Amino acid sequence: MKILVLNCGSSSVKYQFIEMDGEKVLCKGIAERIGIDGSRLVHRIGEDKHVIERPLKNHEEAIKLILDVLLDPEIGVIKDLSEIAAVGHRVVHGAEAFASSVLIDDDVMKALEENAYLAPLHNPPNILGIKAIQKLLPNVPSVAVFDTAFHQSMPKKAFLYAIPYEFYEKYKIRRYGFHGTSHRYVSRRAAEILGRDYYDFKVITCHLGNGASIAAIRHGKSIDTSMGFTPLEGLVMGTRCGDIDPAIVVYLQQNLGLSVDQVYDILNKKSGVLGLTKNFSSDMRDIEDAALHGNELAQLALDIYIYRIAKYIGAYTAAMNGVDAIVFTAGVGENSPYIREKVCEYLGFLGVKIDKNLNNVKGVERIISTPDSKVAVLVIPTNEELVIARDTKYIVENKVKELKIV
Ligand SMILES: Nc1ncnc2c1ncn2[C@@H]1O[C@H](COP(=O)(O)OP(=O)(O)O)[C@@H](O)[C@H]1O
Ligand SMILES: CC(=O)OP(=O)(O)O
Ligand SMILES: [Mg+2]
Repeated sequence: MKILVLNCGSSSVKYQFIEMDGEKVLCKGIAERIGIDGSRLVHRIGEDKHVIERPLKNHEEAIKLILDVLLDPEIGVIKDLSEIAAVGHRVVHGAEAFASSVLIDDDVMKALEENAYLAPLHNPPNILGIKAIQKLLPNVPSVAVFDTAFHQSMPKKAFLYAIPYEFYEKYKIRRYGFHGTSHRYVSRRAAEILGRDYYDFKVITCHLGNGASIAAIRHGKSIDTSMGFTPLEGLVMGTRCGDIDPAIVVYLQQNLGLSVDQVYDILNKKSGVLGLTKNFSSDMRDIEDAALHGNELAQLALDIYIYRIAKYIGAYTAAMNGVDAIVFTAGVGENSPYIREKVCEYLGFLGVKIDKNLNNVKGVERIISTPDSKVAVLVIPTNEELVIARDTKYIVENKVKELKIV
């Protein structure tokens, strides 16, 4: 069974086409700069890379091009669209409506549209992607896999904000958490690698990508996570501020005369390490490199980024009354020995010890703690697309409407 996985962002569509027999990625790529100048598709088959420059007005055009490329006699991997058995969609915000992965039908679409206001940056493009597939592949089942679903197990004490209770009841204002597909995948993998029972295991997973979040997972369930109502709360990120005093939002509007949209834009797109370095870069490779060459602001941004991660790990160890393992994943977590080492330096009080040689690794699965470390520390490359494809396969093959996340 071959499954197409789509991750639609505001201006890009990432895709992977997976043969589930053996879980082999047949090709993958990204259509980017949708709706603006310079749109293009970067398509990869194994080590081969093909770039197609073409105007892409909207998500439908991007997805049409992806399907055309899959069919292409030279760089494609299928002869007929009927070879696509199902499409799995990453949907960022499932709100309280979805604690499972689901087969998309009219009721699901209605719920997605109703909840779109909760994630204005993420859900509208996700919905556009689903609609484009329904139009271009009308007979192919689509499945939605939600970033928020895994965190629906959080208890009220972790997900409620201390604001008037009616805001939760009337407007669903609460913490939801994101990157759940990634936290789910790497936490389970950690238990497998360590030979532990996942349902008797306390693990803290650090998903450090462009967006970044940490989760506390006890006995297979997410009990807390650093992102909240939207993917803005928590850690310092590439361009997002993470935790701040909400009074700052009011101050910026009242005293600097900034509009609501301007403030939202600053906190989402001009903050994080980008803002801390006076717009030098949001990319951790640039920041690390600059810090190494004596750029003091870059070093400060790194220090703040690392300190925030260490504080969350301390808090989540308390939340779970202990921790068996800490996992680093996503772009930064998988590829930055420096950040892993510096985070772990804060954790000596927990008996965390990493081996510098083992830590000197990028993008491969590995235990990086010493044999006598009281807590195992692991690098585990995430694979959200594979989880989406597996959930999609299960739902389609078993002809069920949903797959409960356990
Ligand atoms: N070798 C590296 N060292 C440090 N950071 C890296 C390295 N490679 C990638 N990154 C970071 O990973 C980030 C992207 O992570 P990724 O998980 O791909 O994010 P997203 O899925 O949100 O696009 C980049 O912004 C970059 O900062
Ligand atoms: C939810 C979220 O922050 O996603 P990303 O890391 O892909 O931006
Ligand atoms: Mg990501």
